[in-house]
Amino acid sequence: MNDDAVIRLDGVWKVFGERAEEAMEAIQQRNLSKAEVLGEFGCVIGIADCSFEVQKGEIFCVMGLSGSGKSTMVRHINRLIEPTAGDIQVLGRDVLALNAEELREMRAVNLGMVFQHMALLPHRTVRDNVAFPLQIRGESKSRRWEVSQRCLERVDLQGYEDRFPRELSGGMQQRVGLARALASDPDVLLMDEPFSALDPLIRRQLQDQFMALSAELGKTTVFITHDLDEAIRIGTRIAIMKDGRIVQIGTPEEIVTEPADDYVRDFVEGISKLKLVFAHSIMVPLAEYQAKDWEDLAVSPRAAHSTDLDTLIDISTATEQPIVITSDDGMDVGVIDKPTLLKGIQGGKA
Ligand SMILES: Nc1ncnc2c1ncn2[C@@H]1O[C@H](COP(=O)(O)OP(=O)(O)OP(=O)(O)O)[C@@H](O)[C@H]1O
Repeated sequence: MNDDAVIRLDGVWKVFGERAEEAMEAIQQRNLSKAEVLGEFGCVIGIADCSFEVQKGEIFCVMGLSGSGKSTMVRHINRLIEPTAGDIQVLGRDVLALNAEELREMRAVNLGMVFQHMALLPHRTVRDNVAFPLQIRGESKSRRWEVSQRCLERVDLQGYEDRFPRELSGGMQQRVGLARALASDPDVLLMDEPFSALDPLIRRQLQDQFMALSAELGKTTVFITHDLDEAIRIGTRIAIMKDGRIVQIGTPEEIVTEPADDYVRDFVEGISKLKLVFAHSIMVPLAEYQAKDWEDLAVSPRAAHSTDLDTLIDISTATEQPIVITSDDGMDVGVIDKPTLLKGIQGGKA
């Protein structure tokens, strides 16, 4: 396992139904499809052979259509669901080997959950809702107040401490939920469609706020969404699921520029690439560029990994010269001329 991996799933399967073990054996021997497993055993495949690692500090988005297995997969991480087969590690510990007490402790100390509808406690104030995990842990009142104050400030809800959940908008309630998840300072946040019920503007604000918070606190997050725009906006990497299987894992740029199959391609089709695709993925490598005189490449060089299509278009409209692309350490590594840029905008590799 990579040293920085906080979560690791290895060949995890979940088969729902009374004959799950039997069905699992048959799947392993005969490679049955989802429909065959349903027909033959009356069992539903929730997730199939899922493997991935999430590194420290990543926002790992899990994206797919309804019923593709997103929630089932994430609920394995805190063992709300027991796998039918496979291994699961969190912070280097074998989650499936934990006894009830150890599991309770891991959920309380290491893992925080945020859901679509946070089910705040209606008769408790915002402050007491946020402090609830600490109360369960037996922390003193002054400590609870101090922590809940800090967490409410982090989600911009200072001043609302003494309100009740019903007095807050949906977006504010979700922020209280996030503050509650942060109160126990978990290593990992598991977020299941936390912003999906909110209107687009509020949703965007919460995404921005969450990204800033995540960068500041360095939390490792698994974030479920059925919205590729959201996954691309906030994800360090994205896992795309279909029929219980992971069909592709990649950075937003990789998903958009190199969709693994037609399913992913369909999702990606409507996504604007201008802020997602960077110079390195469309440039012609220097060695292959049928260069005229290097002196002609007069435009000031641009960095391969931080110059997006949008910026390249701006530069290119102001000059006829090709653009020199440099590596992180300032070496010239490639060239983008107008035909290359047009190809990049259309989605073709140079
Ligand atoms: N407790 C259960 N018993 C039987 N089948 C289940 C159970 N939970 C989930 N499933 C099935 O497992 C598959 C994956 O469901 P899951 O809820 O994980 O999908 P999802 O991608 O999270 O969907 P949504 O976006 O609608 O929440 C579906 O076919 C679902 O019907």
